[in-house]
Amino acid sequence: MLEVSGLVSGYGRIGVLHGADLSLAEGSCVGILGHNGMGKTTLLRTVMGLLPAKAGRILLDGAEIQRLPPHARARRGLGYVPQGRQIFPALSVLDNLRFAIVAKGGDEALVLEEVLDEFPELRRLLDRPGGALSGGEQQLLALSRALCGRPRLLLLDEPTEGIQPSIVEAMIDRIHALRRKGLSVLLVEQNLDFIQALSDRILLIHRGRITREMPPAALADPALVQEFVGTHA
Ligand SMILES: Nc1ncnc2c1ncn2[C@@H]1O[C@H](COP(=O)(O)OP(=O)(O)OP(=O)(O)O)[C@@H](O)[C@H]1O
Repeated sequence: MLEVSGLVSGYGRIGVLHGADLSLAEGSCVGILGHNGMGKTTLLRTVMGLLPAKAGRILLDGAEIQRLPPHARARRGLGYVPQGRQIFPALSVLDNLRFAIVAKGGDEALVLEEVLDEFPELRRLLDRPGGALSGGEQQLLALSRALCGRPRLLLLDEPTEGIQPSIVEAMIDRIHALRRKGLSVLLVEQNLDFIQALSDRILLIHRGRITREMPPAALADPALVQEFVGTHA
């Protein structure tokens, strides 16, 4: 479904990705692990088109998308939940969702009902300002906002950041439920339990390149985790 090869990108003259390669099969979840600053967020932003690719190719369903703007990539099936969620804190939950639907050009009432059926707990929060929600609720809003574009492949950047451990399990269940409906996921995450629970394959990123693949079960080996990720399991 997604084929990334030789991807180079960065910020101005600062190079971050130096030829990243990865592939993701339809219906699967690929997790990306790596130390801080190795280029995980940059990789997702470049796949989404928020940062230009200076070299390399991004194929979605066999077609090159690396020159398309983000909205055109969204139309072809990419959705993005950024790190830090980036919801509009002063807008109500309803208006956050409406904004996303209008931006994607969908039938507002229909898409809203679909999304609220998927995340019924947002119904009682519709009038609340986004900024007044808990971290977990904000993450649900960010996820539901991305779903307003009816993506087939979701790019998820550190969804557990700033979320209570008790909510992390619930978040795993939600994403599993979305996957059962056919959603593919490219996941950047520092929470090892989370990435292990969701990923079919785990790729390690080091200095802007994918350097290794490991099966999720390898995260049970503390020595491996310490060596390649720099955190304790
Ligand atoms: N807007 C920016 N301008 C300049 N440099 C940036 C910018 N954003 C990130 N960088 C730099 O690019 C490098 C890669 O950042 P990136 O956010 O992709 O890393 P990451 O692997 O996602 O790490 P983290 O988990 O800390 O977010 C880092 O050295 C970072 O300082």
